[in-house]
Amino acid sequence: MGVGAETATKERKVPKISVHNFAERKDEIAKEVVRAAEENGFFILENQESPSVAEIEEMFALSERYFSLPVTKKSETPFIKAENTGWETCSQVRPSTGLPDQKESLQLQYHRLGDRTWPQDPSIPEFAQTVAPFMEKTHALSMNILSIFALALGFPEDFFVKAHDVSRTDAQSTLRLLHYHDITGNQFPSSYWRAGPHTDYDCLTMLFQKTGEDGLEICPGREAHTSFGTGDHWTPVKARTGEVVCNIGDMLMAWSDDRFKSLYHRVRCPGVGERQTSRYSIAYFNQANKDVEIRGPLGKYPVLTAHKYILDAIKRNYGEFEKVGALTAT
Ligand SMILES: O=C(O)CCC(=O)C(=O)O
Ligand SMILES: [Fe+2]
Repeated sequence: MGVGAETATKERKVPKISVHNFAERKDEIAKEVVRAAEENGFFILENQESPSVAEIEEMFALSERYFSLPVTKKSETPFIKAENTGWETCSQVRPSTGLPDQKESLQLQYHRLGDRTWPQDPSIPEFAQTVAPFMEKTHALSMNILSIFALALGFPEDFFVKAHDVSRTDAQSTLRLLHYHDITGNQFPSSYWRAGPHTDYDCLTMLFQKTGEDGLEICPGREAHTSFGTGDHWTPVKARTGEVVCNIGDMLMAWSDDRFKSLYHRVRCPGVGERQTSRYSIAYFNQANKDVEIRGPLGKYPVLTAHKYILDAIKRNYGEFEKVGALTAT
């Protein structure tokens, strides 16, 4: 059975870690973060100084204005798969379901700031000047957490900072603005998801959600980055503005010789009678620069560049699901 068919949910704790006074409390925070990465795969940061709750709210307001632009405007920066940039709608087909996510999204990369992949609509003149500092702040917070992982794995503290240089032209880290469409009155078959079950391919994802706009669920129980989450218990992660939901991606799971867990997660399609209006979220995917070599301290997996790793992860996921027949969704 593919992961898309699983529906059971069970409350399981997602650790909440306060990062207030990060510099002074670093050792204490590091213990909690490492334990969460080993045991949970997902954890929530709270009380971060930056990005602040007000800055996150400002980003959501901007995102809402962006997605309310006419399709003709949004199409001016179309999704370019090879570059992972631009706007798409209902086009991301998940291997777990074979069906498109019920969402639209815009992918932005810092080193391309101001080029044709960034929207430049005169009705939102402040778009880039609001998004760029938000990316910088989220990147800085990500580097604090990745520095903890570097030390835990026996690497120099700035190891992952150097590996994620977003100013370089081969940078792969991406900010994704997400809008799950208003589906009021529509009942989708149970095989449809706002985001189908998947793992992230990156090192670390930082996700911002809005209070009241729930739907994210996670599936604990993945043992190796090459195996598939077929556990039957999904845990809802409540949406709260200001918190930062973190999850380990496949790249860091491989880089840590499977010590840190990359979990399956999904976003439910609410049914009639539930809150079916729009849902907004913002995700920042930390992906190492293309030429960086992923070499775990124990050497469990063959050495790959971050570029090849992403390409292989996509191929592996599709191949595995084709074998188990999960592409023929019910
Ligand atoms: O919108 C969410 O809550 C999750 C999005 C997600 O998992 C993704 O874009 O990879
Ligand atoms: Fe994801």
